[in-house]
Amino acid sequence: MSAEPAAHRVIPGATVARLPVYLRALSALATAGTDTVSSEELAEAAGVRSAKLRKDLSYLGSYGVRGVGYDVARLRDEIEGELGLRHDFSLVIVGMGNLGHALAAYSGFATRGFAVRWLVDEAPDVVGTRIAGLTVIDFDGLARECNDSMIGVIATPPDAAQDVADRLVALGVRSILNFAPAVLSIPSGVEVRKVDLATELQILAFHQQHPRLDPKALDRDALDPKTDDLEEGAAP
Ligand SMILES: NC(=O)c1ccc[n+]([C@@H]2O[C@H](COP(=O)([O-])OP(=O)(O)OC[C@H]3O[C@@H](n4cnc5c(N)ncnc54)[C@H](O)[C@@H]3O)[C@@H](O)[C@H]2O)c1
Repeated sequence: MSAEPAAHRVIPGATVARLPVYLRALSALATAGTDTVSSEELAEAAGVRSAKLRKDLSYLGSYGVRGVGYDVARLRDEIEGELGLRHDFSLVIVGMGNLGHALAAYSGFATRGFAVRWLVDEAPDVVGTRIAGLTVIDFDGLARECNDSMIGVIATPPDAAQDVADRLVALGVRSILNFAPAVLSIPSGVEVRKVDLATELQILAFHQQHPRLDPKALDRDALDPKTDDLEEGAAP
């Protein structure tokens, strides 16, 4: 049993970042008909060390059963609960260019609990068009629709990103996923995550130039930010 309910414990950011990875591995195991999994097997599937996996899951109060492992369905349920995935989240994508089109058509959001509900653009020739089954609206239209479970996705050129972020925040959006290569200034209480595929490619390029490094370190490092070791009190 856990010493303290999960709701009362602070879960390190690096652990939170790995929970979706565990969730994906557990979903694959469930689809394959696997009922229980050892920490070693789950760690292997998720690309992390088993000690780290056990530590991460201990923050949720999940310790598994010695000699049996973790109940796949139960652990998946616990992680979904911790990530807040039992609620429905609605995505609004702003900027319906090349990237906006691709994101709007991506079915993988819906299967993980995020429904693309609104598509927004400012260009008069784009507003009113149909993309992936939705009609593109402008910010005035969005203001009539928004609700507090909305997550904003910015797919505009970088010089428009701050203005778009400000407008989303003014509408009550508290979570933003930013694809534009721009640093956003946002008020406290608003969470921004940025996605930058070019940075990921640069990291790959670095490792390609340094073939001495263990290739598996690529995955591990991506999931193991340096801060993680500090959070866990490991020696530098
Ligand atoms: N993070 C990544 O890995 C990644 C990958 C590809 C593209 N991007 C970035 O995504 C962004 C979009 O790229 P793209 O190729 O789709 O561009 P694009 O030019 O094809 O589309 C941009 C769209 O944004 C709209 N727009 C501009 N200003 C707006 C505003 N203030 N409000 C609402 N809509 C507005 C435009 O009308 C246009 O439809 C760029 O910033 C690009 O650098 C990031």
